[in-house]
This record gives sequence, structure tokens and C-alpha cells, in this order.
Amino acid sequence: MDYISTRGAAPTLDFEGATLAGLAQDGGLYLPAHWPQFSKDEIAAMAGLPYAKLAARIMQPFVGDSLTGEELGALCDQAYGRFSHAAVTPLTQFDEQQFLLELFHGPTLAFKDVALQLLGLLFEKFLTRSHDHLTIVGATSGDTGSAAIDAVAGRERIDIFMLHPKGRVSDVQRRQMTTVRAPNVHNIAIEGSFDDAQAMVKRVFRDPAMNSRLHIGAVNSINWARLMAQVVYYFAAALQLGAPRRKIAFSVPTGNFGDVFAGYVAAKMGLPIERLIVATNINDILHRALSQGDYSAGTVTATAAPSMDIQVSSNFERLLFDCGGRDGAAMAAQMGTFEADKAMRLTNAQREGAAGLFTSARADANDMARAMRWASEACGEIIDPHTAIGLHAARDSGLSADIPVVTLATAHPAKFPDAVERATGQRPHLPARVGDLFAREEAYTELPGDYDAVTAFIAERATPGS
Ligand SMILES: Cc1ncc(COP(=O)(O)O)c(C=O)c1O
Ligand SMILES: N[C@@H](CCOP(=O)(O)O)C(=O)O
Repeated sequence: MDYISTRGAAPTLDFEGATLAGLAQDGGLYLPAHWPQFSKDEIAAMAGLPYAKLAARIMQPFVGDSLTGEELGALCDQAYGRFSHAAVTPLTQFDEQQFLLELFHGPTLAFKDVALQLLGLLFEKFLTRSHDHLTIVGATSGDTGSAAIDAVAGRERIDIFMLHPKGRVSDVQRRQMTTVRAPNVHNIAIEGSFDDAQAMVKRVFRDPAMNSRLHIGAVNSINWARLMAQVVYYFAAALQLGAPRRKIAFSVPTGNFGDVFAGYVAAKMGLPIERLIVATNINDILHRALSQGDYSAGTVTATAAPSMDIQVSSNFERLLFDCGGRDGAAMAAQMGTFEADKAMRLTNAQREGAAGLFTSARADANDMARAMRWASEACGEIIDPHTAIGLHAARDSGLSADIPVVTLATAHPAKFPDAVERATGQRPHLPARVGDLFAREEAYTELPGDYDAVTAFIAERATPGS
């Protein structure tokens, strides 16, 4: 499979190249040159496959010649063998229409594990082959950081520098990153928001000084391999609910648009998806973009769903590129406008293309708390604040009663015990597998939100690569 950049001016790469590149040299994001298709019969034949086998089946066309079928199968077995639930991403039922897809059974209790456990193994395989060393520079609003660190800690050919916005992640999220002791792990708390951290990361990829000596890599969802692995659980859930005979809707708590874009990819591959509901908190740039065509970044407001406190949503570019006719030059110009003005309008083609599959909804603190209470009181389920935003949108969607609506449960409630307790009166407890998180010592460096300070810190500590 060939991978092309959304901005049209970077070299075409194969899967291995795109995985190791992260962001494209022209500032764009890599996407497959075409969407692989599965027929209804092929999808029907996937029913009942164990998760790791399903994953290998769905990802093989994206991986192409970069791995043999056996190699990919072995990596999937290894990655998904670390999950605490045999189904990997089990589905539970709320009522006749509403379902919950539990994506938090991985080592760090968030959906990021589904892709990052695999990505860590892919990096190791490709870097060993090429005798290279990767310097990962990432940004997190809480969950990507811990999942990425867990996936690469102690790996010889990788250093990881993870930026989080100081004071804006939950205590559990921070500790899951900062208590990991491995010589290749570097946590940095920066002044500012997640958007500031993410902007720095993207700048690093385009900085000749950083790239002349280091091979910079990405664990954020700018890396295509992240999204590819997330496509699988849309198939897994839909197959259990009767696909391909029956259409399914998904409600996705959204920040960087990675998770819900994976749903779009599943639909492009042939999975019958009735609707993808983009659920945001009050940081609602995506809701405004999809409902009014207005993609303008306001200031980020801290909420009880901190992982979605995002106003510049990286993967939206992938959707706009695909819906807008895959015109790299036009996309580069449009994103140039956004980067200069922090605002842009969607074109009619982009709006119409998105409207075919997506709707959006915004939840405030009350909506979120109400959804947590409903799940607890009516269904006996404790859900986290991010999932609650998705559930609020799912219950409010107005979809006809014969369409099952699956809310993606993106994090374990114990990652956000205070918000859950405030809403439901119940304090969720951390599963035993995260161990003595609050007894361990933390280590991180605080830096100002200053690009030069951050890159100097990285350059001093990173191992050169090619
Ligand atoms: C718990 C949780 N829910 C939802 C999201 C939003 O996902 P995405 O950024 O892929 O839209 C995130 C962060 O990405 C998260 O950590
Ligand atoms: N919510 C995310 C933000 C980074 O998103 P990513 O999916 O692009 O890695 C987080 O938890 O860090």
C-alpha cells in the first residue's frame, strides 16, 4: 500500500516508511493512496474471529508488503495478549438501543492502548531491520502519554519525550507517565495547553536542526498506524450486532478526531455504518465545524474530561482532504490559512462529504454528569467523563430505534475518580493491574512553553538516528 500526504508535496511511502515518518515532511498527514474494500461476504466471514485474528485480517491490506501475514499475525497476538479481557474490546448493553464498547482493558486503561501496544511492536520490528534509532516526540492531554510510554519503555532503539500540559491532566494520568522508570523515557510538563504542546511537536518534525541528527517519530494519531489499529474495533463491535446485514451507529467522544476518523475508514472499507456521532465537550471546534462549517480555534477551557480539552484537531485534516477530493495543494493552502488565522471555513464539498456520515453534538458539565448518573442508576455501569460525553450524544441522537448505537468507552472511570464521584456518588477503584501507582515516585521535568527550551532538552538527551 502506498501512503500519500494530505498536503501533496511529500514523498509517497510504503507502510513501514509512513509508520516511521509520523508526520509528512510537508506538514501533512499520511493516508493510504486508496481505501481497501471488503465485500459483504468477506465481512460476514469475519464474524466470530478472535480479536487478534480479526485485527490481522483488517490491517493486512494497509500493511501490504511491509510485513508478511505471519509477522503481522504474531505482532497482533503479542499486542492483544496483554489485554485483561479475553474479548479485548468487549461490548456491553445499556438498553434496547444503547451499547458500550469498552476500550479500556489494556495496560494503561484507555483506548490508546489498542493502537499503541501494536505500534510499539511495529517500531521495534522496523528499527531492528534498519538498525536505526527513533526519537519519539509526543504530546498528550493525558492518555496517549501513558499508553505510548508503556508501549516503548525500555526498548533499546527508542527514546521517548512526552509533553503534557502542566496541571491539566488527572493525577492518575500523570502518575501513569511519570512513575515509569526506564532510561529511554522522558516526561516534560510544559506551561500551556495540549494544543501548545501539539504545535511544538509538529514544529519539531519540520525543524531541520532537529531532523539533521535525529530520526524523529510520532506516537500521536498523526501517525497513520495509530488509526489503522483503531479501525478494527469498529468491525469487532458491528459484527457482534449483526453487521453486515444491519447498519450500526457509533458515538465517539472526540478531541483530536483520530478515533472517529478510524470509524470513517471502517465505513470506507465497506462496514455498514449508519452514522458517526462526533461528541465534544465545551471545547467544541469540531461541533462548530461539522454543524456550521466554522473551524476556528477558541481558547482551551479546562473540563472534567481533560483528554478532550483540544481546539486544534489534527486528524480533521485527513477528513477534509478525503471529502474535499484529495487535492493536496488546496489542502495545503487551506491549512496555511488556519495556521495563520487559527480559523477557516469548510468548503461546500467538505461539508457535504462529511454530512453523509457524521453528525455532532456538544456536552457541557451538566450533560456529562447526567449521562454518568443515568449509566449508573439505570444500568449499573460506572463510566468515565469522556465516555459520558459520548453517551449523552448517543442518547440524544434521534436515530430510529432499530439502529443500535454504540458509544465508545474510551477510558476506565478510575482514571477520573473525582469527577465520577461528584456525578454518581461512587468512587471507582483502580484495577489491580496498574499496581501501586500512588506509592511510586514521580520523575518529570518542568519547562516553559518555549520551543527552544524544549528542543534543547531533547537534543541533549536523544540518541542520533538515520
Ligand atoms: C479518554 C479519551 N477520550 C476521548 C479522546 C479523544 O480521542 P481523539 O483524540 O482520538 O478524538 C481522548 C484523547 O484522545 C481520550 O484520552
Ligand atoms: N487525548 C489525547 C490527545 C492526543 O491525541 P492523539 O490521539 O493524537 O495522540 C491524549 O490523551 O493524549
